[in-house]
Amino acid sequence: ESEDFFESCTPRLDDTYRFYLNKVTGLDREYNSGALHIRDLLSPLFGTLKESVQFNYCFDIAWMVKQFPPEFRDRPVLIIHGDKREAKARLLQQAQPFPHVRFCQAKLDIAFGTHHTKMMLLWYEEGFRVIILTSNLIRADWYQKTQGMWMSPLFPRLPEGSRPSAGESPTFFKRDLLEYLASYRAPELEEWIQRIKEHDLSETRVYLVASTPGRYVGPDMERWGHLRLRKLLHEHTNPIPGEERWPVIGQFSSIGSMGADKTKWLAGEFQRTLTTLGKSSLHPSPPIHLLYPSVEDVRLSLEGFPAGGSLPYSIQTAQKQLWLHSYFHRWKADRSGRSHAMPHIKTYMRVSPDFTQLAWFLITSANLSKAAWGALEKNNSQVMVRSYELGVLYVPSAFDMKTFPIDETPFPVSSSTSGFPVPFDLPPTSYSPKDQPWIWNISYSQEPDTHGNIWVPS
Ligand SMILES: CNc1ccc(C(=O)O)c(C(=O)O)c1
Repeated sequence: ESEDFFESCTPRLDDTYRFYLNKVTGLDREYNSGALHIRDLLSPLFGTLKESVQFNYCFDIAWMVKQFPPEFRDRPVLIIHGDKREAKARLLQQAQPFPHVRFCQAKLDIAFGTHHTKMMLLWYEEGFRVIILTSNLIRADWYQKTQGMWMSPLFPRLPEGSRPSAGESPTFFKRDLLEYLASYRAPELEEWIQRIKEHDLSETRVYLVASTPGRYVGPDMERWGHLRLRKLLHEHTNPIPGEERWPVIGQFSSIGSMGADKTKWLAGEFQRTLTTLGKSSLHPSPPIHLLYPSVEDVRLSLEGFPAGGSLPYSIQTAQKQLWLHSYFHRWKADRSGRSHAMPHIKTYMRVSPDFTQLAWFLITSANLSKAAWGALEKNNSQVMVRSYELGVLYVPSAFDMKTFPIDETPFPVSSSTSGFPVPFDLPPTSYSPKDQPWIWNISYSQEPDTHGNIWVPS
């Protein structure tokens, strides 16, 4: 079947972790071997497409349609978005020439929330596939940025008459995906919930980490956002001797308002989540390294200053939290040939002091923001989440390992290694005293970027 065909003709994809980077235009070919372009994802090599759903934030519908192979270009596509009012009208107008493209507006009833989730549901003749990724459906997100994805195995149809709970994975991925889809309370997703129930997702080895807008109390507090991540780390990882020396790394492409000092959220509830390992009641304060591009990183990038259009950290937010910038490290990714491909990927992980092992790894749409991860309220009796987010968590126990070895040379991909392909260089490189975090709404006119231009936002 197509899974074998896929394996036989393109053995170069690692199918241990199923974690892939997007191809980047203009790199030495070895750095794109094992990387995927959107046209690869939609290729007949991965299945004979019947219908698909595209969950995302930013869409270029005409460009998206062209990414499907001609034989699948008229297959129904359902777009899940968060646009309202004029933005919604503009989005629907884009699809005017494409009657096979339908829309579903996700509810965003809490202010400042966004539909950030990026996911493809692909229904084939041969079965079903899920892709959870960090790229918008616009050309610029698939061109010269560092982006990532988790691609599921091909999920075969269950035999007729199977129990709905059949096809569950050891990580309860089927239940959790269905619960996430149900949280939209969207009639357009009902038939997709039913279709997924009819498929066997048992080969899935990652945990789903989702956010859906709302105010949650009691047991619901641990269903979404960072308290979901804390629960998964509590239940599915183990304490490590000397864990207080195991750094946490957070890497992202945007930053929300964190409050006037670190105790307000970052070093309080969020750090408590990121440093959870098993059921140990210790609450160490390991090093926290935050990776976010400096102005120089952006200026010298493949795109130049325009890369900063996708790094929307505002001066209004930054000036309220100068304390945060002491945690910052540069974007450096020589190991994947992507030091000059600015990150739109978001990853979080716990690494060994010598940076050779991982205790866990998360790829997600969630940036460093309370809106994405949730924030405790009402004396910690309630958590409020503003946005839709989606990611997958890798824990060693789901791969019969104690820790993940880190593959220091992930490219060119070699199917032999069992190392986890961390896309950027370790150890992280601290900002120099002169480095400043990229801020998108101030001017940079002292030195030109790689295209000879300066940046003067309107
Ligand atoms: C306010 N809207 C967004 C802010 C940040 C991002 C990001 O991912 O960095 C995105 C997106 O690209 O979905 C949207």
